[in-house]
Amino acid sequence: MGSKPVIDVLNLSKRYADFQLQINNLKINEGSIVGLVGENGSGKSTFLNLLLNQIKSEIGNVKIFGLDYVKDENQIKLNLGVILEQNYFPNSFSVQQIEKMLQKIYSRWDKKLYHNLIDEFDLPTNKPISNFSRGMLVKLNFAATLSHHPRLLIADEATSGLDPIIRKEILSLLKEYVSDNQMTVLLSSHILSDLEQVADYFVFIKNGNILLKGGRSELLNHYTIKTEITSLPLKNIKYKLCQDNLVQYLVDVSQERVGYKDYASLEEILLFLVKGVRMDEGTSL
Ligand SMILES: Nc1ncnc2c1ncn2[C@@H]1O[C@H](COP(=O)(O)OP(=O)(O)OP(=O)(O)O)[C@@H](O)[C@H]1O
Repeated sequence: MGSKPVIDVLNLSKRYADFQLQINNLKINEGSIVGLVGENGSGKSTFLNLLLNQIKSEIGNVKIFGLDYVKDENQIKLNLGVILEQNYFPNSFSVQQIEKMLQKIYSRWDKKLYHNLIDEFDLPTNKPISNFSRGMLVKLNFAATLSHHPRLLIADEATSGLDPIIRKEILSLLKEYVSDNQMTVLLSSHILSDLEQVADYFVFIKNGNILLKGGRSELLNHYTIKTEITSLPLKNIKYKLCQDNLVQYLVDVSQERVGYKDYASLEEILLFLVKGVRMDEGTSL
């Protein structure tokens, strides 16, 4: 593990007419896969764009690899891999021409890895990528990005619109790559089951603020959902959700000595966070 966090955010604030992002403190250490979770409009892309220096904050401080964009933008960018929803290579280029372009930019370009990934993904090497399907383009983006060995990979909705088989293929490759290399990944996705499959750490955003963050075992083996809570200590009842004439509670069962059978999934936790009411915010049972 490196001594400095790969991402270090302090008092970051960005204001739009109807929206404010405020991230007070977030540190992400080397070698982890972090899932960024939040409903539409919660601020995920705004946050990622601030991390990528695509937009500027009013106040606050972002350090990537302990470096500052003002002084060390080039060094940060050479060690950063970015995968967004759209394709950013010229449409007329082939897999081979893309390699020629990227190997001039990145000193750590790994020809062998690129060709292995292209083979593994079964992509044609001579055809212009304008002929590629969405799934093929995403695979190409992953192959091209991993092959310059970024220390940090930021992916914003990179696998959205893909079928489950391709998503699984890409995510297992990513997990394997991260465990073999010292890379950190920040992944935003609406498909929470995907994040549940790969992420070691989760950050939940709501209305521009971090509502909850925590490691996999902390979150996924922590809560259960109950409808009957009269016998439970009040401090363990975290959220209340009223939906379809049903009242449910998200209950912290992490202190129970025996393992639980029905832990809440990431998707269920998110539903309580987004649509439910926090029990220490003054709601009554
Ligand atoms: N350039 C902009 N000008 C004004 N408002 C903006 C701008 N970009 C984003 N916003 C607003 O900021 C809020 C957060 O948007 P953002 O795209 O970060 O959310 P998100 O969590 O990535 O959403 P989604 O999951 O739908 O992609 C929204 O209310 C959006 O309208």
